[in-house]
Amino acid sequence: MQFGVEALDQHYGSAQALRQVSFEITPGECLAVLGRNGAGKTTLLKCLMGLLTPTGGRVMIDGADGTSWSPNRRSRAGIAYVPQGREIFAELTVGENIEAAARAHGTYGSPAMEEAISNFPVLREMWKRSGGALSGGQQQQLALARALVTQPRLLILDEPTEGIQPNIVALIGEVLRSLKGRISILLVEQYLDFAIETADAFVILSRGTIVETGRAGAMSRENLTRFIAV
Ligand SMILES: Nc1ncnc2c1ncn2[C@@H]1O[C@H](COP(=O)(O)OP(=O)(O)OP(=O)(O)O)[C@@H](O)[C@H]1O
Repeated sequence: MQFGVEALDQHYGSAQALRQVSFEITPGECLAVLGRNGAGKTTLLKCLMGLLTPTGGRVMIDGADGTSWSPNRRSRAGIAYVPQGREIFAELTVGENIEAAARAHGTYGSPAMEEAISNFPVLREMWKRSGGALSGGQQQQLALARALVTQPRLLILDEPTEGIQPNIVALIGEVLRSLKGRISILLVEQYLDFAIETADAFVILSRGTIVETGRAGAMSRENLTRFIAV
């Protein structure tokens, strides 16, 4: 998917949370957005998903101005969002969570649905359990699988490693790397090592402004740490 933002501004009253934020995701790559707490990452994601209308600038989706598109329209255009709170349906089973997403996107029973589930073997084991009974790491895998069964062209992830045990972080990293080339990924992450292993390019936000951008290979860990260390 061709996806980018142009000169995004967002104000909360007189406070400015985003200032002239512009970037593009190279199709099939993973772009990591890094920044300290309060840098504007959540505000940016809300603008990308249509949960907030930016006070200035544009969200460009496949060459169209999607700034005013509803979250639903963005989802239909192929953008899947895995929020930090994961927002799975706690009262539905694992299977029902996944099947509902697949039905809503016309991918139920497709090879794509099977492939998305097979990334996370624990989900088959837990298929009939309610979502609310899963551990945090299992819920994260469910949220990712639920996003992937919709066959997105852009996957937006809000801190997918937060509070997750290392072996599951490693699995999530493997899955994301295997998707590259087929799906564009926007990763908001505070866990620097995971971002370095996963991303092709970085955008660093500080106080609502992009203070650094670069290709993954061209930025040293020290340089990245300088921007995001608390
Ligand atoms: N609803 C709001 N009303 C007023 N100010 C807000 C609101 N939401 C966020 N802000 C402010 O906007 C700035 C950016 O916040 P934002 O939550 O986007 O940052 P963040 O990088 O996601 O931080 P965190 O990692 O802590 O969630 C902060 O200064 C915050 O206090």
